[in-house]
Amino acid sequence: MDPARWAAYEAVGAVHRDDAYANLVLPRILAHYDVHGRDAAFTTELTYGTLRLLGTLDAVIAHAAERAVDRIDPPARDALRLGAYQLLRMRVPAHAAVSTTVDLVRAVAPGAAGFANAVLRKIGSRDWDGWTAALAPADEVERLGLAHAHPPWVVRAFAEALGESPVEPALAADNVAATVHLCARPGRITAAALAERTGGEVGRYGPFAVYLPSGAPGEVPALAQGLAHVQDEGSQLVANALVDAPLDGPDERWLDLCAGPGGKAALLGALAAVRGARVTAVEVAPHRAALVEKATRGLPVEVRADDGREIEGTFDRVLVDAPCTGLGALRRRPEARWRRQPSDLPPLTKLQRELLGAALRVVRPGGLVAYVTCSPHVAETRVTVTETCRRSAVECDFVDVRPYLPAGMPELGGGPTVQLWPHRHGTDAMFVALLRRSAQ
Ligand SMILES: C[S@@+](CC[C@H](N)C(=O)[O-])C[C@H]1O[C@@H](n2cnc3c(N)ncnc32)[C@H](O)[C@@H]1O
Repeated sequence: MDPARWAAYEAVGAVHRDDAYANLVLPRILAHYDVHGRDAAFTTELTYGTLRLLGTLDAVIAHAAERAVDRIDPPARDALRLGAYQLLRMRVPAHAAVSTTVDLVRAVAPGAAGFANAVLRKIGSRDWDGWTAALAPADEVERLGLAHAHPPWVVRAFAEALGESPVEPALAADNVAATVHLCARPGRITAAALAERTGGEVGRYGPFAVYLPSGAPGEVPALAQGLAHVQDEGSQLVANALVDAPLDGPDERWLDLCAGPGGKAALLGALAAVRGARVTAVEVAPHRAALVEKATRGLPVEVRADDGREIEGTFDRVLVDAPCTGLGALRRRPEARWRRQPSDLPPLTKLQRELLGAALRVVRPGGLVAYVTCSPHVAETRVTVTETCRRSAVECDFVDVRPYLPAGMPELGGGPTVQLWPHRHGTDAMFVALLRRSAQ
């Protein structure tokens, strides 16, 4: 068995068996099997692609096997998923996809090799479009979910957030591997200089953004030197919007209420250093607070491992980058769409409201709060913000975010809040609302 496919099998197995995160286990597995270069790229595409498209691959396998996938032994099932992905989505010749997968099944589930061979041959009789057309449910949301491998509740959530605009491009964009974005820390290095050093490309919109040509961010010396960090361009833009919006009066005490692992705290810290401000970064999970410490070393950032809901003090600018479903970053988290459930929403929206409520309590009169999620689900975005403001004893007004995003950014909607999208902006689907506490 070739190490590249074996590594993909191990990674997919770890995700399903141990609830692991693919982006955390895969680098370790690649190193263990000594897979590098083009082989590593093949393994990464095979692993991430299989995990992203899982629901649809399973529907195809179930049809070809004439049994539900949960009635197939897990080792054979994971091997079949990898084989189906190669047949339907990669430019692997069909005979190679079938024979390598049957070899894999022979190694991990010897009794199932003949069965796997028959199932794979059936799967290979149609391409992706042929299968999704043949299995298309009558319901439109379910049809789109099958064609673009998203659970129907996620399709519905995207459609609601997009309103009149079509949802299909948003779903399709989640199935394209995302470029790695770097943030050139202001005051430390310009985006142009970072692009030159890394062989990357200056970002389309963000003043600090650089796109890496192919992702091996661990090997970029500028990261180890504290000149830059890995961060989606959308995350950079929303943090920068909070800092760019004008403020009357003091502007020295900034708060990041949900700071772990520290991407936005690092950008805020770099901007604070340039502007003579200081950042308090709060994170409830101690191991994530430690990551914030590491990410902000050398910057004017004080890290507190505390519950943001109990924050005390007075701040001029506050960022609430709230815990959320992460439905806006599905292209970067291959397994996430199948793990998340609608039942995750109520506890998250409750926490989001409490955190935003706390931010409104500690921001000074006239000060600014940015509420941010990497989810476009309206229950986590517009509804959280309007309901929290409505119930808060603190008076505040929406500030239109659009002037504080780069000029010329298309499709920002009618304001005052902004929802970014991978298919429109090439960023994660970040939401941002800007609130100003009324002056007393
Ligand atoms: C979306 S992430 C923040 C990402 C971070 N701002 C960045 O850019 O790297 C939300 C964070 O909030 C933290 N969190 C959850 N509940 C919290 C609470 N009650 N107080 C403070 N932090 C909390 C989570 O542990 C998680 O690290």
